Amino acid sequence: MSLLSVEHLSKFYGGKPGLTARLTGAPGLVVRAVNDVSLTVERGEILGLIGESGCGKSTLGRAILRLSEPTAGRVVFDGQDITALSPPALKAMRRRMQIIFQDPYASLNPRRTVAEIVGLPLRLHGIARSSDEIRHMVGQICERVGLKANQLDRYPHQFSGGQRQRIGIARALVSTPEFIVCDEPVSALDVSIQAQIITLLQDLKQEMGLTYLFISHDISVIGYLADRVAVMYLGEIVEMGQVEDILARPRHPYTQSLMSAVPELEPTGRRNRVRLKGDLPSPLAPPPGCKFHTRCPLAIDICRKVVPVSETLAPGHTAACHRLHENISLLEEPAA
Ligand SMILES: Nc1ncnc2c1ncn2[C@@H]1O[C@H](COP(=O)(O)OP(=O)(O)OP(=O)(O)O)[C@@H](O)[C@H]1O
Repeated sequence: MSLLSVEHLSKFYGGKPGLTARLTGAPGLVVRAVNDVSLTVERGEILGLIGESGCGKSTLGRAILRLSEPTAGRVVFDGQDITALSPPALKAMRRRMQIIFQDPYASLNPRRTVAEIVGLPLRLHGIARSSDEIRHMVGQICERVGLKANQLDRYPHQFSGGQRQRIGIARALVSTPEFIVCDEPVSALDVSIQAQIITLLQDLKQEMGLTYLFISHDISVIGYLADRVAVMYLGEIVEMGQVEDILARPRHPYTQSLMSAVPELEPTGRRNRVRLKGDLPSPLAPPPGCKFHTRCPLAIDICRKVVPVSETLAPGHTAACHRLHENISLLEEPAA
């Protein structure tokens, strides 16, 4: 049984008519941030979730944890449907499912010390009650993530970006969770610090037997870290598979365009840079048919009208594109 199973999950924002809409009777605008996403995460693996900014990655991560309520679908964690849990049961489940945010500056309460920030989950979940016990546990996890004992009474603004992310990691791990949504945890950091934090997350995963949904817009980070990859475009998963398969032979033209931006380890001089037309369309008015057709170099008539279904290409490798079976590689041939 998968540790996490996401079934037909959707998260729409809005939909409540504003004043003009109420007067005219027009329906409210709906942002389809996540639309009918299904995926699984196996115990002990890292599933990478990749896609450009605004495609719905954070919304999906937050909806999985019920930090924002899904509009439709189910999330089953260790056999329990967490979308159906009562508030007390959900609170208990939160001990087992945590999140590390992209922006350590914004996600830490500036008025609390490190000891208070990291100790809060212990109090909330009743894991430790006495101040001494909490202090001891906070000290242990902080030391493990690379913070010093004499830093525990300092405030977030007294730390560098990388150290603040270590505080965020300590806060997520202090309740000994099993599953972590890592929401672009290194994107806001200097490149020199990114590698340290990635190594720390890898080591902690091994030591604590963790499972990650690792969100990133950087395919090199995902390629390095993940076991499997899910590629997201405008609220939907367009391709999913083992990282080796996706890197060696990306099948969806969107995945190929992401891959084309990554430098080759052994440059052949034959690789095409795929430049997409235009920007990501608004999830307020997604295009009909295949949502990628407005930017796809391979789009033909059917793509503008018919939604492609996800097909299995090899065990565990799926993609949704009308032209999959033509085996066209934008990376090797001149883009049309
Ligand atoms: N609270 C909200 N209300 C309305 N729309 C929202 C809300 N939160 C996100 N959105 C919209 O949902 C879409 C997906 O946003 P989301 O932040 O999940 O994307 P992302 O892929 O995580 O991007 P980024 O990497 O920039 O965070 C965007 O169009 C965004 O504007």
